[in-house]
Amino acid sequence: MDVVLNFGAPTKSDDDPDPWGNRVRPGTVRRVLAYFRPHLGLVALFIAIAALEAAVVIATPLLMKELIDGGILKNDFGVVILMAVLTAALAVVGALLSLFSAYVSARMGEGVTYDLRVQAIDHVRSLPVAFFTRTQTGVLVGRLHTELIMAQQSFGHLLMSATSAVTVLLVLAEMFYLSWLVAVVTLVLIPLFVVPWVYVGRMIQKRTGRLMEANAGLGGLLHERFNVQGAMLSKLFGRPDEEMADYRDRSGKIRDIGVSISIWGRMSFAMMALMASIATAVVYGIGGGLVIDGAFQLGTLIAIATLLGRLLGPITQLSGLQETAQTVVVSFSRIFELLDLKPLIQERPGAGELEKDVAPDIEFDDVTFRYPTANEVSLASLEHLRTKRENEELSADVLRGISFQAPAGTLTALVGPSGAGKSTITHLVSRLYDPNSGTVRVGGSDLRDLTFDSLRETIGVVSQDAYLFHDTIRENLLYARPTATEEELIEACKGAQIWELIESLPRGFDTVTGDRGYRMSGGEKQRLAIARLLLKAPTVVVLDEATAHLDSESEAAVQRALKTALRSRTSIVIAHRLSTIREADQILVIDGGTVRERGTHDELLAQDGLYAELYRTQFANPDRFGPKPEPEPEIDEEPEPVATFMGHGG
Ligand SMILES: Nc1ncnc2c1ncn2[C@@H]1O[C@H](COP(=O)(O)OP(=O)(O)OP(=O)(O)O)[C@@H](O)[C@H]1O
Repeated sequence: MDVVLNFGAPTKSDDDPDPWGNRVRPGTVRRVLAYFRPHLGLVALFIAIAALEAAVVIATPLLMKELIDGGILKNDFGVVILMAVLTAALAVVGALLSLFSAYVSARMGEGVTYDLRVQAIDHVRSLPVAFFTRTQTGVLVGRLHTELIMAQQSFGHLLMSATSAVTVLLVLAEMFYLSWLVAVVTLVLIPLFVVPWVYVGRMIQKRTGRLMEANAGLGGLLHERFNVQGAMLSKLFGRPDEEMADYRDRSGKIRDIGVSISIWGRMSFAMMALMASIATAVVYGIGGGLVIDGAFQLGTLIAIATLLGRLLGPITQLSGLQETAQTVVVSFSRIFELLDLKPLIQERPGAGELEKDVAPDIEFDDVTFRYPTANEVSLASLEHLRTKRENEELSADVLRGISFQAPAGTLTALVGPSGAGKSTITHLVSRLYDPNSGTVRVGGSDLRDLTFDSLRETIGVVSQDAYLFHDTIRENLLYARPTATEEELIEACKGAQIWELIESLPRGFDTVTGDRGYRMSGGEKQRLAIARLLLKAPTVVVLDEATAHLDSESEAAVQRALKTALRSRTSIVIAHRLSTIREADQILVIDGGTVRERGTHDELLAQDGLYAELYRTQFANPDRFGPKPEPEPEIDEEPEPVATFMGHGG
C-alpha cells in the first residue's frame, strides 16, 4: 500500500517551489489506515449504507420500466398506481439513506480528524522552545489547522467516491442486463465525457491553489502591517503610496483569479449539462430504433435513459479520485512529518521530584553546550527562510567547561560582554536546552532526572521583555497560580510594587492588557511579571534584568520588587544594574562561553581584570548597567525562611 508521490503543499500552485520534504514518505497510507481502526464499526456501517443507496438507485428505473411496460402499455391501472407509490417510497428511503450516510461519514471523518488534531497539538506542545524560535507561527498554525481541515474535506470526498464506485458498477450491470448494445455505447461515450471534465477540473484546481496563495499572501501582509507594532512602524517609516499600490496589486490579482475561477466553474456546469443531453440523445436515438424494431419495450428505454442520468454524477466524482486520494495522503503526511519530530528535551520515565518549598542549590559541572542544528529541532517546511546549509550546520560551542555552584538561597550574578553566553546559562538552568556534555544539577539532582512538573514548580523565570497575554491583568496573574485568592493577588502586586498602578486603573485587575488594550511600560510589565513570579512562589529564580533605561522612579520600584522576589530564593540573575551586582553573593564573569572570573564585587575589583574593566566602562557608559545608582539602595534585611511569602514557599 505504500506510495511515493511528489507533491506541493495542497494550498500552493503547481509552480510554487516547495523546497524540502515534498515527498510522501513510505508507510503513510498504512499509517492513515491505522487511524480508522478505532472507527471500524462506522466503516462497516458506511459500506452497508453505500450498498443500500446504490440498490435504491438501480431499483427506481426498474419500477419505471414495470410502470410503463406492465402498467401503461397494458392498461393496468393497478400496476401503475403500485409502481408510482413504490417509486415515491423508494425516493423517501433514498433521501433518508443519503442523510444517514452523510452523518456516518461525517462522524468517521471528524473522528479521525479529532484524533489527529489532538495528537498533533499535544505533540507540538511538548516540543522544546528551540522549535518555536525557528518555526513561523503562521505556517505552524496552518499545518495544525487549515491543512488538517483540507485533509478532512478530501477524506470526505474520498468516502463519497467509494459510494460512487458501487453505484457505477451496479448501474452498468443493470444497463447490460436491460440492453447490452446501449450499455456498450454508453461505455464508449464515458471517456468523451470524462476527459474534458477532468481538464476543466484541473484548471479550476490550479486557479484555486493560486487564489489561496494570493489570499494567504495578502492575509500575511495585513497581519504583519495591521498589528500594533507593524502599524506604528508603517506610520513612522512607511511609504503610503507604494504600500497602497502593493495592496491594490494583490487585491487585483485576487479579483482576476476569482473571475477566472467562476468562468471555469460555469464552463464545467455547462459541459456537464451538454454532455448529459448529448448522451441522452444518443441513448434515445439508438434505443428508440431498438423499440421500433421490437428489441425491447418503451419502458426499458425509459429505464436505460434514467440509469444514464444516475451514472454521470458518480462518474464525475470518480474522475477526481486519484487527485483526492493524493491530497488525503499528502495532507496526512504533512501532519505525520510534524508528529515524527522527536522532542529534543524529554522527560525520562521514572523521573523524580524536588523537595517542595526548600530552596535548592544549583550546580554546573563542566558544562559544554552548542545550540542544536536546525534539523534537530525543527522542520524546514515550517521555516520559510531556512537555507539548505543550515540543516545540519553545527554552531560553535557557546559554553565551554562551565563549572560553578550557586548555594541555596543565594544570589549569583552573571555579567560579561554581549554574546558571552549569559542567557544560554539561564536557558540551561530552566532546561530549555540540555547540555552536550557535563551536568546541570538542582538540589543535587541532574535536571534530566526530574519531572517537567517539578521543574516548573521549582524554577521561576522573569525575562527582560515579559510577555503578557491579551487578557485581563487578573487572568495574566492567575496563569501562575489559578487558585490564588484576591488577597494573594493584591499581596503579590504590592510585593512587586505594581499594586499602586493597578489600583489607580478604573477597572483595576479587570483591565485588559497585553499587545492590545492597556499597554504597560517596560518597567511596569517587568513588575507584573515579578508579581506573577511571587504568586508562583518558586524556590529558584532565573532573572534577566531589563537593560532598558528606566527612569529613576521605575528603577527604584523594580529594585524594591526584586528585593522581595529574590529574598531567600536561589537566584541566577543576568545583572545589568550595579545595585544588583553589589548585592550578589557571587559574581560570575562570563566571557567567550567560559567563567573568566568569579568572586564578590570587592574581590573582583581587587583582581583588576575583566570585571574591573566592565565596572569602569559602565560608569563611562551608564546605559550598559542602567543609571548610576547614587545613592545605592542598601539591602539590610535578614533573609527570611523560604516559605514565608503568602505561605507558598517564597
Ligand atoms: N538559538 C541560537 N542558535 C545559535 N546560536 C545562538 C542561539 N542563541 C544564541 N546564540 C549564540 O550564542 C552566543 C551566546 O548568546 P547569549 O544570548 O547566551 O549571550 P549573552 O551573554 O546573553 O548576550 P547579551 O548580553 O547580548 O544578551 C551568541 O554568540 C549567540 O549569537
